[in-house]
Amino acid sequence: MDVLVNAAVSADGKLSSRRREQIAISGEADFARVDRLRAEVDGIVVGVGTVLADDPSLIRHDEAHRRKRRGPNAPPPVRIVADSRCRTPTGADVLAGGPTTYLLTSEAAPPERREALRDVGAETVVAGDERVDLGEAFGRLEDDGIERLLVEGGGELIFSLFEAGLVDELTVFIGNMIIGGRDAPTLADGEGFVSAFPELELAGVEQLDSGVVLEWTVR
Ligand SMILES: NC(=O)C1=CN([C@@H]2O[C@H](COP(=O)(O)OP(=O)(O)OC[C@H]3O[C@@H](n4cnc5c(N)ncnc54)[C@H](O)[C@@H]3O)[C@@H](O)[C@H]2O)C=CC1
Ligand SMILES: Nc1nc(O)c(N)c(N[C@@H]2O[C@H](COP(=O)(O)O)[C@@H](O)[C@H]2O)n1
Repeated sequence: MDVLVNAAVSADGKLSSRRREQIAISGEADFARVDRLRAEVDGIVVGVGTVLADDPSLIRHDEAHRRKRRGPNAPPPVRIVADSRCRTPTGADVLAGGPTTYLLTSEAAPPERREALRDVGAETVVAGDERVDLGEAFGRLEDDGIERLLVEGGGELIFSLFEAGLVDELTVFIGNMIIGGRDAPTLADGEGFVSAFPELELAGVEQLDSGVVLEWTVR
């Protein structure tokens, strides 16, 4: 499995404000770059915190780029939500129309919620007791031919992926604003590392919109 994490942060490293409302940190050129990234993967992943905050549809991508890079018959990327307790609303945009939506969940999810989400078309993958065991869940996606993932956030999920050693590449757009706030989500939240910090190697720097894109590989 190949895992690329992409996110947009403010100059002070925040993903959004303390109100957890979606903020347009990046501009048109960066959204177009993300659409190309989406076109190059088999699946787009977010945590349920992002679904509850932003209600993304995860459908938009650069179709022409997908055909060019992956061939005329390549399917669009599937949508994947890490949601330990099946908190995704049945009316969420990520479940509406379009490609398959996988819900990665855990044994802790109430069975009736799991059922309700299955009833509206979600493919549920149960892995882990309290939280989603991301390694196991990704292994099950691989069994379905999903081999390259783009993770778009949020901070809790991104931290867990680094903690589990599952990230191969990290791309960050750093925008020209300060959001501030000790409770505002950052690129990697969770408990944080106190030692054995994951190390990155700089693979690219590009000025874009009113900010900069940094590309890193994980050592
Ligand atoms: N600027 C950007 O590029 C983006 C910003 N965001 C922002 O991020 C915020 C949401 O981020 P978070 O609250 O951190 O939520 P999140 O999107 O990281 O979801 C966290 C949830 O995922 C579930 N989960 C399941 N298994 C997990 C595991 N093993 N480890 C961690 N989580 C697991 C849990 O239910 C947990 O509460 C919103 O404010 C949203 O606007 C989100 C995506 C992109
Ligand atoms: N790349 C990027 N730049 C920003 O400034 C953002 N606020 C976000 N947010 C994420 O974009 C996704 C929206 O998905 P859809 O367009 O609804 O498919 C979602 O993951 C947001 O959290 N991203």
